[in-house]
Amino acid sequence: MAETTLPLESVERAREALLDGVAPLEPERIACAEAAGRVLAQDVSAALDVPPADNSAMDGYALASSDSGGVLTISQRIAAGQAPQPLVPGTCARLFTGSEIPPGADCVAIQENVTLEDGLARIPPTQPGQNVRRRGLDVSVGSRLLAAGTRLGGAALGLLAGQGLETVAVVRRPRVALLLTGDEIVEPGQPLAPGQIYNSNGAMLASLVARFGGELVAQVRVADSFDTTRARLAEAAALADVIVTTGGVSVGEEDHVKPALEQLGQLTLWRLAMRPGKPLALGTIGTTRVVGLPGNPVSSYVGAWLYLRPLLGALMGCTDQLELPRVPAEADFSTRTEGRRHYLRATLAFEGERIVARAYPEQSSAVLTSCAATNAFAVIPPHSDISPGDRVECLWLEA
Ligand SMILES: Nc1nc2c(c(=O)[nH]1)N[C@H]1C(S)=C(S)[C@@H](COP(=O)(O)OP(=O)(O)OC[C@H]3O[C@@H](n4cnc5c(N)ncnc54)[C@H](O)[C@@H]3O)O[C@H]1N2
Ligand code: MOO
Repeated sequence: MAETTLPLESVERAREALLDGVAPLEPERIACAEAAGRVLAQDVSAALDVPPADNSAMDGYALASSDSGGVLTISQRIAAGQAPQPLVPGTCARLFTGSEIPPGADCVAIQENVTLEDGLARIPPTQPGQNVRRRGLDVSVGSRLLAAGTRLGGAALGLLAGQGLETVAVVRRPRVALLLTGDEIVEPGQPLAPGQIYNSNGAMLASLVARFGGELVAQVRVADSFDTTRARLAEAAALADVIVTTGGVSVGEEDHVKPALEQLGQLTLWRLAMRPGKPLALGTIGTTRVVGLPGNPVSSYVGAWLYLRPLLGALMGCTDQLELPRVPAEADFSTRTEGRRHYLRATLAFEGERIVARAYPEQSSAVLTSCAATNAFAVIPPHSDISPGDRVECLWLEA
């Protein structure tokens, strides 16, 4: 049987093979100021209560609730940042949002409800705990502040700073080498001769590697020759955790990635039941994982989201990055599929109660515009006949 008539592998089986045996890389300690987007290597436990003491949620007057409903002397003024004195019994304290509650007080009356009469404060009835933010309301000592595998966003970095931490243990970023095959490919800035096209996959994939948490350690163009392809793959395997190639994985005699990979390491899987991206190849060279993306820009883009994203996630122990969010939506299009699952480029429009998937009108795998203009893949199973109004499952790309 010719290679190309072998049955196609499922996307699920390919992902399983790709992630099999992948463990998180080693940790490194870095400055929190440099840690945006990085993945926590270990759980972080809280060593401090936040807030560290009861404080006021409002500008107003602190008092013992049992003294409310009367006229009280103002015995101290507590600005935020000042340590309070114990409250003189039967009096109140002027204070502000964030000021510590003085010992002896258990509530705050907001200033709009307090009238000042000859330097005294008339305070309305106020309940115990009213307008008080309790010590440890946000974070309590000993609790798990953040879990290993968390990708550090603004709020998480704020929590670390709230503990007074300046450094954090994160997983090393996976090193990614990008190999772009094709004699026709020219770098932007160079003149374009007949028969040539600019290298759009390089810029696109470099950006996705960074977005998915990887560190781009090489970006190399590879001529269409078996020996060159093998040599560049061997060099890349020596320095990278992951090699991403584009082009040269189909069946033409200028397609050298697959045979070179077979000679240097192992081809785990080739040819998937998906569109675009059928000729995608997965393999290993030693401990380096190889994702062989097809050259068509859309096939590369879809392949990067479906395979490179979870692979880099697994290498960082970031479980959120293993799956894309699935959103059921109403199709605004008709389509038919045959034997391959189709990943249609679509825009999810949130319209009141409805979520509508608008398919980009041109779905050729050479039309990168379809990716730039959309924010989702509508996943159409094989042998389907979809009409407008049908429910389709979409993978959302804005997570
Ligand atoms: N006889 C067959 N031909 C093809 C088959 C097949 O099954 N039988 N599969 C088709 C499918 S599906 C795809 S996808 C492509 C994939 O081919 P390759 O991965 O070998 O990619 P290339 O042939 O090298 O390039 C395809 C296309 O993409 C352009 N390209 C490549 N690299 C870049 C880049 N860095 N920037 C922009 N554009 C790039 C290249 O010029 C080609 O037009 O094979 C089909 N053929
Ligand atoms: O499977 Mo290819 O990626 O459709 O053009």
